[in-house]
Amino acid sequence: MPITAPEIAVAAGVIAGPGDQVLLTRRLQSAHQGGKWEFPGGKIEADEAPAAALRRELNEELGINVVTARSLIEVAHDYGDKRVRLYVFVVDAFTGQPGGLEGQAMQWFDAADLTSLEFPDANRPIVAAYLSSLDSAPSI
Ligand SMILES: Nc1nc2c([nH]c(=O)n2[C@H]2C[C@H](O)[C@@H](COP(=O)(O)OP(=O)(O)OP(=O)(O)O)O2)c(=O)[nH]1
Ligand SMILES: [Mg+2]
Repeated sequence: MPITAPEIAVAAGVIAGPGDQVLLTRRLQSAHQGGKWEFPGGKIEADEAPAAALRRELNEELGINVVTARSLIEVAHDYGDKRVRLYVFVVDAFTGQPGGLEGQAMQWFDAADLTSLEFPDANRPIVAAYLSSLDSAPSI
């Protein structure tokens, strides 16, 4: 019988700034999917709601406090060595000055650049969902 690895639940945020910009961090080289860009976030703890995990992770990794977030998409992906389920939110407002508190690189990108950056494979539907949400609700 094939052995299936347990699914890891993850919360991640598409952090939206002015002018359709998005804040990304680069996964540490030593991490799973190391060296790739990511939407900041991390593993959901036992008995923790996805939105609560998002708030905690963005505070731990970037030092920001989420003010408003909306659910964008839920993505399940099997990397072979790991199975993940990403609960992805758009963070429209936050307080604090973001910084890479865990030594990770951090950069604001134009939303239009998202299609050409190197992300983990699970992120393809996330990028598509975010870009189409911009089309349907243009920022003012
Ligand atoms: N944060 C984040 N994780 C992603 C993305 N895409 C993707 O496949 N993942 C995967 C990579 C990892 O296997 C998992 C997230 O784990 P993580 O390393 O961020 O977890 P964490 O912050 O809690 O870190 P740690 O305590 O394990 O060091 O989800 C993404 O855009 N953002
Ligand atoms: Mg993380």
